Amino acid sequence: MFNILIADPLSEDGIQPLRAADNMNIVVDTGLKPEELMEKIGKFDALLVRSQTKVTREIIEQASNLKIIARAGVGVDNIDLEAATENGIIVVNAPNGNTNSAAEHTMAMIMSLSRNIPQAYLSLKEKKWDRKKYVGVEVKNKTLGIVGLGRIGAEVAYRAKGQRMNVIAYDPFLTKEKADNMGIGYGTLDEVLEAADFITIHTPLLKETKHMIDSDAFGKMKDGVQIVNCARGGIIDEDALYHAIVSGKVAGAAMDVFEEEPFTDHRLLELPEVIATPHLGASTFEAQETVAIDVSHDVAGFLNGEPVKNPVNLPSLPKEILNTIEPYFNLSEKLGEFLIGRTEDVAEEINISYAGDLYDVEVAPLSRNAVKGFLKRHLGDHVNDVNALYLAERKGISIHENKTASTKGFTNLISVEVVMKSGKRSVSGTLLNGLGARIVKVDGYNVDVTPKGHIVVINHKDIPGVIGKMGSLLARHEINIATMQVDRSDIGGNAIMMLTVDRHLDEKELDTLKELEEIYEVTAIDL
Ligand SMILES: NC(=O)c1ccc[n+]([C@@H]2O[C@H](COP(=O)([O-])OP(=O)(O)OC[C@H]3O[C@@H](n4cnc5c(N)ncnc54)[C@H](O)[C@@H]3O)[C@@H](O)[C@H]2O)c1
Ligand SMILES: O=C(O)[C@H](O)COP(=O)(O)O
Repeated sequence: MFNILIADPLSEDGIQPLRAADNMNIVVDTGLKPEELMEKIGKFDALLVRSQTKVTREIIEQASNLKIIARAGVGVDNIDLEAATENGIIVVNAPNGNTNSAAEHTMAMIMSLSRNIPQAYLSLKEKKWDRKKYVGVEVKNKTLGIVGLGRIGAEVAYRAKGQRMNVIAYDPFLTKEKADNMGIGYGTLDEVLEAADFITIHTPLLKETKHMIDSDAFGKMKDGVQIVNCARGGIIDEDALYHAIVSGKVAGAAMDVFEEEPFTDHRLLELPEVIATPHLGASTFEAQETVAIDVSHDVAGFLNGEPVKNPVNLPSLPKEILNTIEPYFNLSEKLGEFLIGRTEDVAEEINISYAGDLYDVEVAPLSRNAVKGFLKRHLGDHVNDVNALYLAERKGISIHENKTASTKGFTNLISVEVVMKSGKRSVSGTLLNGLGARIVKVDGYNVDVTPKGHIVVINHKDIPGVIGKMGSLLARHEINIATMQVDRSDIGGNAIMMLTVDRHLDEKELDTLKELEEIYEVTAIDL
């Protein structure tokens, strides 16, 4: 018998697949305080949650019997995935079940903003018949800027077109072809912010998207812009939003999600321009039933030895395969992470080649790991080595794998190449006997760098003095160079310099390096 804990309110109809299994003992105990959950979790084999319950490391470490955590919804930012993976607990979610509801809620927010519906309703409840104060704007022919064109962003785009809005979107994986097929425009983040009358955010909350909409971003928007966040609190900087509204830059904001939830006592809620709902995007009978069915199937199946449909973290691999390829796992992922740092355009193809010792080894898990490293900068914890290829395909990136026995000097070599419209980038790495992983080639140049820490790649002209100038500039910013590698195509031609430095370089510091006329390109990559 397996013990299942349902810790957040789930649809009763949706959990029927679990109730139908004859070896499940289901306990529904919602609203537990962290210390209560910590005390109880030890006897459970499965934990089902929505976004309220925070499944922290402390809780996971008390969960000695836990095999699976299921999130009945999309965002897994309330679950410590690293702790779950470290403790061998698989995490699953239900990524598709609430897409429609979240898109509909977003449209309701846009329409409520444009016609002041919540404000007018409150006024009428106070027995005021105020028709002048609540004159709105039509959305027809207005431009909707969508930041993040994944499942929900795309559904919002289709609905907004139905309202005859002009739609422009930014997503790192959005190509012109895809935008054309959807009948929408596409641009950089700045272009979208500058063009839009209404902006709606649909990205996950990641290191990269945290406070993506800050005071700088508000500065780029049209005066009188209206903004919606039905994605995750923290993507919009709430203090910056408050000032942008008070200054008159932003005419209205609709928020379903907040940096700290519950969000009941905040100065934003006192502004008449702000309308808000308490994280209701997925709160429909339909969505709740679907997500509960999805996770119930995965939990019942997994506990009975079947593969899961929507894994979020690492699954286990057969021991024989794992033993041979485990040493290469970190290297393959780091090569992917390095490459996305040098991918300045939309990726269309990723080619992964294996040579030498890797010729007759099962390398598919390494390819998935390399693709995971490449995608995770934009897709975050949602991507893992099981779903990496599927997600790449969904983003329109084709993956190719090939093997060769010869290696020209290395006993083993993994090369990852990205093909974009604007050209190609590549990186190769090897495991040096006893010395660990090394990056040994970047875009065909020979280098020797450990794939770890803060790496700066500089493409420059091969003329005397560049190395000295670069050293002085970095010294001026008090940045210590730990290692330096240089290689060139030919004397006086193109050259590459790879530095490892002691700390992260911010955008401003990078810009000062780019000012040197001998420098073509500088990228900073933190591995
Ligand atoms: N309010 C709610 O109740 C509710 C309901 C469902 C989902 N959500 C949230 O909505 C968000 C979107 O969910 P989804 O199912 O569409 O996810 P998704 O993974 O399908 O789409 C997210 C998209 O964001 C893009 N992205 C990543 N980084 C970006 C960046 N820096 N700039 C622009 N785009 C970027 C990704 O490429 C991807 O296409 C998530 O945060 C999810 O948790 C909220
Ligand atoms: O990420 C999600 O799926 C949504 O934010 C829904 O969260 P909820 O299940 O707590 O409503």
